[in-house]
Amino acid sequence: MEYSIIRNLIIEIPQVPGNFAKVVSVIGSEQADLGDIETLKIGTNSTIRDISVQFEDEAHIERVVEKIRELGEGITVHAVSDDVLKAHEGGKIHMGSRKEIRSLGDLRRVYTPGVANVCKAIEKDPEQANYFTSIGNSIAIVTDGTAILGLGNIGPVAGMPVMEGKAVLFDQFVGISGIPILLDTSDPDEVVETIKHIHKGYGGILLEDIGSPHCFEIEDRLKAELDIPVMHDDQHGTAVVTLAAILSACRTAGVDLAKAKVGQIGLGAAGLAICRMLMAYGVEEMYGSDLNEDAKERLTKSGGTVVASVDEIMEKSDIVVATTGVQGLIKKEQVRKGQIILALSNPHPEIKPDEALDAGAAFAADGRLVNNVLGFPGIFRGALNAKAKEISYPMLIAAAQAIVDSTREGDLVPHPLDPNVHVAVTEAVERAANTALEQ
Ligand SMILES: NC(=O)c1ccc[n+]([C@@H]2O[C@H](COP(=O)([O-])OP(=O)(O)OC[C@H]3O[C@@H](n4cnc5c(N)ncnc54)[C@H](O)[C@@H]3O)[C@@H](O)[C@H]2O)c1
Ligand SMILES: O=C(O)C[C@H](O)C(=O)O
Ligand SMILES: [Mg+2]
Repeated sequence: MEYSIIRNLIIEIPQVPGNFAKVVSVIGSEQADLGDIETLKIGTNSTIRDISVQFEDEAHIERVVEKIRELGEGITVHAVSDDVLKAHEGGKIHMGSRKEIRSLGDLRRVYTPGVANVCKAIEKDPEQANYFTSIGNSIAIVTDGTAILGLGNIGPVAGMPVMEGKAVLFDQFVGISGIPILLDTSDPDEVVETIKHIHKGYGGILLEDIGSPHCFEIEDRLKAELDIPVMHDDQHGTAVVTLAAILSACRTAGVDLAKAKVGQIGLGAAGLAICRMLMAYGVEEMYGSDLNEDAKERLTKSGGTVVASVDEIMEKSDIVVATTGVQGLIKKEQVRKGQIILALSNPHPEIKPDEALDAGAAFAADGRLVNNVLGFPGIFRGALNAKAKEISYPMLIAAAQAIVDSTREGDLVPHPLDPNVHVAVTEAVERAANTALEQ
């Protein structure tokens, strides 16, 4: 069952023992997936609950609601609400102030005339901006909307909920202000020029959901031309977390990664970066497949081996990673016993983890679990703390190792809500950056 819709059922249930169990049992027998349950109101004779449920599609919702209504006995479905849409009403972020203005004195300190002295101090010594402005704690989250998750080129405005999501994660996990920047151009010259003209307001640039191949040129040029950290999340954030998950799987399975045969399906932004990182880590047999000839050539140039098809990758590889954006691309019959399979496309994986495990995989995960959320917040926090001018390869490897070290025995990666992992990544990246600065 592929659950793609979350809805909240607002249900009134008369207080008769067993009634609530009947509702839950309908949800279970119809193979919907029960989530959080909140009691909204306890009346004299009945209770109203908000029950979060995951469904396959709209028809599935209707079926379950109908079956609950058929229970009778006063059980009433008052509403089917879409909490995901509700959570987005008004957007998920806003620019807030860190100082309160309660008096004229406050106004004069925070704003004019007091602020003028701070401006002059920064004019005299631009370094002071690190102490007296928010610039050093702000990251521009830049997208052109060309590869939003696996939804394709849906444009930057439609991609804004993802960018706001990244900003929420920056704020809550590592206290960084993430500011979405939506570009209405994908032309590398224009993107680079635009970011160069606005970069002074930020301590770093996170490129997000910018498709391949233009993402490669854009990132390379910005890294060369700007003196603040620049990272394309879908390339390196993903590669870091993928390397970490593979290292943890290898640790548990007793496999030497360098000697393993690794296959990558999809050689776009995420896929090529994963291949490069694995090869830099020591993987000798790195196979890749893509539909696009240029993408395949990029793998060859990077030292990997192109194979003809997904079939061949599945046939040859001990470890398979997929980042194609194509739901259900890997079939159960293609899975080999004992394989490690990371089907990382969002919102839907190339094969569901339970299907892969059923088919004999030793480890399987999707893009919800192995997700760059474990990497990018701590990578930027560490880079900002160290006042690093770039995000280097040793900083990325340090981040991957910190994720591995934060992973419990038998798991592939830590829980994304485990605050320790973001602290561990931050500290490891900061240390790696400081080591580089000292040399
Ligand atoms: N889990 C994570 O943290 C994470 C991070 C980044 C990207 N992703 C997911 O990876 C997917 C790709 O993202 P991207 O930024 O690399 O996009 P992209 O457009 O740069 O790359 C996708 C590549 O897949 C190839 N492809 C498409 N169909 C294929 C097929 N049938 N066989 C082989 N190759 C095929 C395309 O030709 C392209 O080169 C998206 O679904 C995204 O959500 C997940
Ligand atoms: O946004 C995510 O959940 C991960 C990744 O950046 C993606 O594009 O899929
Ligand atoms: Mg992304």
